[in-house]
Amino acid sequence: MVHAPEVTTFAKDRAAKLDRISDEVDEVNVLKLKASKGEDVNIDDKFWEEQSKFDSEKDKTTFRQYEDACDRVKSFYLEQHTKQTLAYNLKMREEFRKTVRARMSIWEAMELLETLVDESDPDTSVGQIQHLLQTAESMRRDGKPEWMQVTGLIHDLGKLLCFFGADGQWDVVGDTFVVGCKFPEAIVYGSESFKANPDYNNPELMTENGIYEPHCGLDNVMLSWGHDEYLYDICKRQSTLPKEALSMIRYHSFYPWHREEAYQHLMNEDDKVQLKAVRAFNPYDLYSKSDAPPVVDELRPYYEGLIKKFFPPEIEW
Ligand SMILES: O[C@H]1[C@H](O)[C@@H](O)[C@H](O)[C@@H](O)[C@H]1O
Ligand SMILES: [Fe+2]
Ligand SMILES: [Fe+2]
Repeated sequence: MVHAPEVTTFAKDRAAKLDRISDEVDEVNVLKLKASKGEDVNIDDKFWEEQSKFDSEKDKTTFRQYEDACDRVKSFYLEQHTKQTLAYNLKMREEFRKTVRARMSIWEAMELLETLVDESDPDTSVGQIQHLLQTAESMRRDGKPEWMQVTGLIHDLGKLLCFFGADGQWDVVGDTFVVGCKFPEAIVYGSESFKANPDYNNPELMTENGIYEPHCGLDNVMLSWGHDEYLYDICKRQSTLPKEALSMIRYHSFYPWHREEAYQHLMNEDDKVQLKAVRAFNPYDLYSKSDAPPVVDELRPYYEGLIKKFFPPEIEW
């Protein structure tokens, strides 16, 4: 068992290292954004304000009802909140940078997710390939640009982790939160649900900022390990998606932030822009879950065409 102050010093060094890495990545992203902006990508303030058609179509109060959720969902979150520690997160990031687990195309990865049913999700019982197509199709219907449709199509591919030796689903799916500082009430089932987490019982970590500096920017904080952080890292390195798309991927499960407005004290100026992007993405992810399941084979040629524009034929997973 690692002694608490040691974890903190290690985490601070690690955070500084991540800081440098993300600076380099930011430069690359600016270039990518310029390169792909051309015809199709037009990101101005008005773009983020456009409402989705779901606003007039769906009763939103029927989604994400965690108090009424089944035992499967409740015990999922209890396990996740108990096991997602700072030490575990540092270990996973280190491990994942070192190895390539598989080589396959985006479409092959989507097909693998056919059989995966997400244990944390009270709103969907279809396979994940269906959920991905529902998300992308609802964006296409609303006339969203190609880069955003592709983002919708792939946003949950990080759930492939389930096939790479994950220990159940607690470190793959579900909403995310920041590790290394206080767990806010805004997290599903509240801070009480972290009672058995070793970090919760470490007063040094349970301050407002924990191991982070105020307003250090979300690029420099660690979100609980799972499908978002994993896929973000892959897309940052292996796609030409713009920064806003990468934020949609990294933060889409970060409901305590994008919906409940927690973690304001860690945000910097750029995070405010990214928040708009994530909020524009969210309705397509959430409210398309009650749409009719799409016919995979009919949609395949269209989406294979889009994938080609932003990804190489083979991805290192
Ligand atoms: O149960 C869901 C599901 O796992 C989603 O993929 C994730 O993005 C959501 O945040 C979560 O609540
Ligand atoms: Fe997700
Ligand atoms: Fe999703």
